Amino acid sequence: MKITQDLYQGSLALLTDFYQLTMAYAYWKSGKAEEEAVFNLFFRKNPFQGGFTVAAGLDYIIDYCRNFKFGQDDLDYLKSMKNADGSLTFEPAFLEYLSKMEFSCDLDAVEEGTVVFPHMPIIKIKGPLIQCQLLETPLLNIINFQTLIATKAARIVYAAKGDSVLEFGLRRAQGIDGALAASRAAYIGGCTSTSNVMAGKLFGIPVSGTHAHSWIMSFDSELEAFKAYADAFPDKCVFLVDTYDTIKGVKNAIEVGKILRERGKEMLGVRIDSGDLAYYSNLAREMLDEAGFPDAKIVASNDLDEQIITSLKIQEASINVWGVGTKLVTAFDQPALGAVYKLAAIKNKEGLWEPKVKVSQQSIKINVPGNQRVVRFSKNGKALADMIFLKEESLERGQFTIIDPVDPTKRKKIYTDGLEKEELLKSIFEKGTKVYERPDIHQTKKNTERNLTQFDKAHKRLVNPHVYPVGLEEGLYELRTQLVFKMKDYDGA
Ligand SMILES: Nc1ncnc2c1ncn2[C@@H]1O[C@H](COP(=O)(O)OP(=O)(O)OP(=O)(O)O)[C@@H](O)[C@H]1O
Ligand SMILES: O=P(O)(O)OC[C@H]1O[C@H](OP(=O)(O)OP(=O)(O)O)[C@H](O)[C@@H]1O
Ligand SMILES: O=C(O)c1cccnc1
Repeated sequence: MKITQDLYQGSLALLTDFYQLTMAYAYWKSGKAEEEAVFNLFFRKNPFQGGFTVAAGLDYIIDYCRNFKFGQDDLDYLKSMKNADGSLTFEPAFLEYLSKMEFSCDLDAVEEGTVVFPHMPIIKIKGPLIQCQLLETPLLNIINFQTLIATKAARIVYAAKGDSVLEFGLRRAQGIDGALAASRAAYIGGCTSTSNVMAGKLFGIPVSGTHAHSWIMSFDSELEAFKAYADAFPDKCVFLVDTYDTIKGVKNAIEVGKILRERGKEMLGVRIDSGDLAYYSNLAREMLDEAGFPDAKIVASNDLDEQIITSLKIQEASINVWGVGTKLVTAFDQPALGAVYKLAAIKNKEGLWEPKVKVSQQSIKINVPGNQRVVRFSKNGKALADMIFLKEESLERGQFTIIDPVDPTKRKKIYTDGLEKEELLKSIFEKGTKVYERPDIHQTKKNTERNLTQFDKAHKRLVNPHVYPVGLEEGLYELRTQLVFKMKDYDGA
């Protein structure tokens, strides 16, 4: 999958914030560039006021890291940069150093489709400080968006209670890559197909579609238009019935459905794109059933999202398939996930790892220090709690206490006897070499389904979900507390 290079024709090394390059230069100047560091990528709140998040974007990150190389064009561009006094921003020896840089980090990540929660590292990268730093922005760019959209899709699919959800977002998505990445993430999150043909080609996602009002309007009558469509696509007839009058539209669809049947073909269904979707879908269902088309599906579209779908389900609308565009691919009610990327540890001159915290007035913003792992404890396939712990900690203990990273009064004891343990961070790169075998996108979609079934409905409900317990292992919690006190006393000297 080379979507990113195909789109941008070459190196993506400059797809980073300028300050990453200025820091890179300064690290190099001060002799720190090759010091080893660990950074974590994590978010602080589930999006959409929800109770869970579906990770997506790793496949892009694998491509990004594998192709992480400054090309001659990139170096020429950096060479052309000048300071206010006319001097070069980056001295030639630094650009020479960049020209030889190759991705050489260890990268661990949760697999795409994994259900994840605030504060846990979803990507952990260990390697030369300069590389880890340069990767901050692209890693966040990729994960923030795809994870957001996969989560939105999972919520919409959850609301649809087993009905198919077709992603229709391309026309209103945030630009070209926004659309492509959204179609990919929406499929991972549980959508059945996309209307975006290029996403179908690039990612192997099923493509589907009906027809637009313009098709009907280009004929003298709706009936004529349906007949002509049936001639062109006898096996794919989903008639859009609301161009003029929805009830007459359903009657016309039935008439053409009968003609198709005489030819040994079946009309697949109708689509309703306006008006009261509960009222019209129920009416259409009655008419189709009475006319002998009980299997014809009713597709609904028009500014749908998980809340409207939930409401239509409560109203017992007869909708079987949901076409969702704008509100899915733009993550309408929350336009960004807000994942961050923080230094967690650095190797000092004596070769010892030093855990690092950023102290903040807001306790939610204090990161978790050290080289971490994450384990999910489950019983009979049902997830009970996740624990963030230090790499050197053994998982073989019979009991752990986990402590909420923001509210230390929230604690949970875990007796591990009889529990399943799944380590969530998988090794993706070792010293720059890919060691992970990527699943195809259909396996990834199944991984999302498998992950979601592990969680109780209480965590998946769309409004006021029950918080799933994720905590720091006691020792890690203590380490963080001590470091915070130490840094607060620190006089900056
Ligand atoms: N029964 C319903 N319950 C809840 N929301 C509904 C119902 N029917 C439709 N909606 C939603 O209401 C919103 C607006 O629909 P409305 O009927 O006002 O305009 P419209 O039919 O789209 O008009 P237009 O012809 O301009 O497209 C859409 O988001 C639609 O999905
Ligand atoms: O509503 P969304 O979730 O974004 O789904 C995609 C919308 O795109 C099409 O509408 P079109 O572009 O023809 O606009 P209109 O139906 O609003 O006139 C389609 O008929 C859906 O209504
Ligand atoms: O195929 C459709 O029905 C479709 C595709 C994109 C947008 N709206 C509808």
